[in-house]
Amino acid sequence: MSDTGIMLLSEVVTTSAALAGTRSRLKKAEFIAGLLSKATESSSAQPAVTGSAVTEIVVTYLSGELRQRRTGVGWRTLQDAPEPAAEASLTVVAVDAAFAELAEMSGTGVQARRRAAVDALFGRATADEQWFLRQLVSGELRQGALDGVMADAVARATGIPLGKIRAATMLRGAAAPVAVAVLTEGEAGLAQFGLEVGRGVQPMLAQSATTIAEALAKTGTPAALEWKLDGIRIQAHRNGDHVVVYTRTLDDITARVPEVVTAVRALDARQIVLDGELIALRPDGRPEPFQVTGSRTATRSATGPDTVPLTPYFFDILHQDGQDLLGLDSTARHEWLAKLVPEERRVPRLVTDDAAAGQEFFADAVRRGHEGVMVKSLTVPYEAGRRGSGWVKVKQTHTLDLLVLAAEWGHGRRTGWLSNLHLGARDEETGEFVMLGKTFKGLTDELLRWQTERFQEIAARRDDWVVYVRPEIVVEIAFDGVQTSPRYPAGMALRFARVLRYREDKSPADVDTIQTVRSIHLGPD
Ligand SMILES: Nc1ncnc2c1ncn2[C@@H]1O[C@H](COP(=O)(O)OP(=O)(O)OP(=O)(O)O)[C@@H](O)[C@H]1O
Repeated sequence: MSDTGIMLLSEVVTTSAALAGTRSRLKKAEFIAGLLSKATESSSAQPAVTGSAVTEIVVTYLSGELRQRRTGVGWRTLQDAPEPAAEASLTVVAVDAAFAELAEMSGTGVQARRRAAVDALFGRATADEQWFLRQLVSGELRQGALDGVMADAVARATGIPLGKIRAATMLRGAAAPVAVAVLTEGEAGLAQFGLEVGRGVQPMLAQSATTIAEALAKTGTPAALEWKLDGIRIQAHRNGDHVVVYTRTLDDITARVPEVVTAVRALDARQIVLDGELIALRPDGRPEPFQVTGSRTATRSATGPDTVPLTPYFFDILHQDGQDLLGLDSTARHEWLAKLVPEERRVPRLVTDDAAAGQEFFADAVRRGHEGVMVKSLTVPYEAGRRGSGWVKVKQTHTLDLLVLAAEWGHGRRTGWLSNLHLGARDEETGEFVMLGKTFKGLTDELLRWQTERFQEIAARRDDWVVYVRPEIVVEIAFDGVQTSPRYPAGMALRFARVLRYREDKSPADVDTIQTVRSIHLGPD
C-alpha cells in the first residue's frame, strides 16, 4: 500500500503473481488474507469511496473478474498498448473508475473513444500492470478454483470460523460477495446469506466413479443408490400459491414447465424447496434422448400440439414450512421427502451396503434406458454448490466435461471451419487447465458453424493454424479410456474422444479435474 493508505493496483498484481507461483493452498490463503487485511484498512482511508468498494474491487480482481461484467473492450484494442509507465501509481479505485466509464460508452465514435480511454489507462500502468489488465479484460485470469481458497483466506483475515463462511458461500453461490460482506461488516454480514424460499440455491454436485464398488468406497456404506435420469436439473420453490422453478444454473424456467408447477402445488405444505430432475418419457415409460427434454425446456412456449410432456422427479428437500433442512443428514432429509412427495414423483432408490446388489440395480436402470445411478452417502448434509464425495455418479458411458482451450482451422471438407478442438482438464492444485487431447469427432455441420463464429468472438490469441480462446466454453466429451502419452503435459491422453454436446450451463470451475482423469487411468486408489 502507498504511504497514504491507498490501495495500489501493483499490490494486487504482486499478490496475483505470488498466487500463480505457488501450489500450496495454505500459502495461497496466506497471500490473499494479507492483501484482504490491507484492503479493509485502505477502504476506511478513503472516505470519498464507499467503505466496501476497495475490498470489493480487490476481491473481484483476485478472482480474475471485473466489477463491470462487460467493458466493450475487444481483443484488438488490447494488442497495441502505449509504452508502460516506469513507476507504479495506479490505484485500484482509479482502475475501477476507468472500467466503469468504458462499460458505459456507446453511440457514435465509440471505438475511438474506447481506444483513447484504454490508452490513457494503459499509459499509466507499468509493464506488469499492463499484462495483468490485459488478462483481466480478456478473462484469462478467471479462476473459479480460487473460490475455496478465498473462504480460507477470509476466515484467516477475520477470525470468523471457516465453516460459517463456507456455508454462506455455498448459499450465495460465489465467494466474492461473502468476502466483501464479512470483511466490511464482520460476522453480522453473514446473516444476509441464509436460505430464502423463492431464491435459488447452488445445487449439490456429484463426483464420478467407474464402478459401483468404487463409488461405495467413496460414500461409505450403507449408501443410497438412485437412478440417474438424463434430463435437466430442477429446483422448485413454493411459497403459498407462488411456485418458481430454477435450472442448475439458477435460471428461472417456471413459465416453460407447467408440469412442475402443478406437481408442486399438489403437495401438502405451504413452503417447500425441492431438488429434482425433469425428463421427457415415451408412452412406454422409457426416457427420450436428452435432446428432447433439452429442446422443450429451451423454448418459451410450453403448449401446442407438438409439445412433449415432461415428468418431474424429486430426490431431495431443502426446506418445508419454515424449517431449513439443508443441515440434516441425507437419511433424515429423505424421510421428510418421502412423507411429502408421493412415490411416483420420487426417483427409484435402493439402500444397500452390498456392491453386487448395487450392480444389479445399476444394470436394471441402464436396461430401462437411464444413464446410470447416483450413489449417495446417508450421512452428509446438503452440500450446496459442492462436488464432494457425498454424491457419486456411475454412468454407462465414460464422459468428461472439458474446457475448450483452442481450435484448429480444418482441412479438406472442413476448410474454412474451426474444427479440431484442444481439450483441457482442470488441475485441482493449481487451478490451471492442462491439455488432454484433441478431437473433431462428433462435430456436426451445425456445431462447426456455431463454434467457428463463437470462438472467433472469444479469441485470445491466434497463430497460423490455431485460434486460442478465452476459458469459457465447456464441452462434454465421450471417450473409451485414458492412455499414457508423453506428447501431452499430463503424460496421458483420452482414447477416441468425441464431442457429445456443448455445456452452456457449465463454467470453467465445473470442468473435470486432471486428478479424476488420472484415477480413471490408473484405477481407483
Ligand atoms: N437421482 C439423482 N440425484 C441427483 N442428481 C441426479 C439424479 N438423477 C439425475 N441427476 C442429474 O445428475 C447431475 C449430477 O451430476 P453432476 O453433478 O456431475 O452434474 P452434471 O455434470 O451436469 O451431470 P452430468 O454431466 O453427469 O449429466 C445432477 O445435476 C442432476 O441433473
